[in-house]
Amino acid sequence: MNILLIGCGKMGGAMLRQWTSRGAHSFTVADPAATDLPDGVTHVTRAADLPTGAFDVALIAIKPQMIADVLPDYVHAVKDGGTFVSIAAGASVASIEKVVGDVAIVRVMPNMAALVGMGVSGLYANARCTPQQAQAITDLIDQTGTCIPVESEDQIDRLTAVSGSGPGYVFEVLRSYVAAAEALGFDHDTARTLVFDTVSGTVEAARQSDLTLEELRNSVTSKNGTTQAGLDALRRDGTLDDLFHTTLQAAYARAGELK
Ligand SMILES: NC(=O)C1=CN([C@@H]2O[C@H](COP(=O)(O)OP(=O)(O)OC[C@H]3O[C@@H](n4cnc5c(N)ncnc54)[C@H](O)[C@@H]3O)[C@@H](O)[C@H]2O)C=CC1
Ligand SMILES: O=C(O)[C@@H]1CCC=N1
Repeated sequence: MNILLIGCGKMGGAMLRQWTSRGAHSFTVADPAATDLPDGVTHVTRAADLPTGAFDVALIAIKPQMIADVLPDYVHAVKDGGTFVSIAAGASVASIEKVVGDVAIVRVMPNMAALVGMGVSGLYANARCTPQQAQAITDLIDQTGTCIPVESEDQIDRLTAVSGSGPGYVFEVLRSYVAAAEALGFDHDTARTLVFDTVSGTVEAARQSDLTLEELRNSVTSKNGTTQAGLDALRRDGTLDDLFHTTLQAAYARAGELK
């Protein structure tokens, strides 16, 4: 497919890197400021420099607040019967239809782990998408990690709060965990190794186990041992559950505001 990226910053760039490493499609980036694009990618800085009716797919990877102003400049470049794919948080199919018309639109919510081919994305295809169009975009997103189809836009907004914004929460938790390890006397590099390997090893153990997370947690917690002492401090009668609940609800609410 001939694919146009409208905007290629942190998220579009991460996805593009996975796609170009596989070499299955042709890519053009339209972005006034993109740098360090992979070899073989065509770059234009102005929509006016794009050919008319040339692209099978346009990936909308600009900020959601820019769509109404910027997207109209790019519509001419997409073939009749082409697919618009938006990764913009919150931006609804209706808001995109206002610009591009009643055509095939797919909302995808990726996350930054796509940078290393380990992203997880939600995908919602509107009723104008043929099964072939939806499958072609699913295959593309699969190349960046895991793709989870959902049945409604609301599910995309909920998934945004869990996994789209998730790397931000995880980076913050890791930062805090590493800082606490340093406070116990480890140098920064050692603290990073201890925390990163603990987290990635624990995730892999959980993935490979048939036990629930609660059972796994209990299996490493000796009565009156060190883990129990730490967990009592971490959980503080539900504070941690409240914190995650509030965090995800806040992100979901913000997705609704960006419609
Ligand atoms: N960063 C993340 O972790 C995630 C971001 N998203 C979504 O991806 C989209 C992009 O986010 P980021 O990559 O983080 O932002 P970014 O700021 O890194 O990239 C946006 C790009 O748009 C370009 N741009 C500005 N005006 C333009 C124009 N007129 N024509 C073409 N390009 C233009 C900018 O030069 C920039 O490279 C947003 O809608 C966001 O909601 C979705 C999931 C995760
Ligand atoms: O913070 C944001 O709005 C973007 C969308 C999901 C993750 N990052």
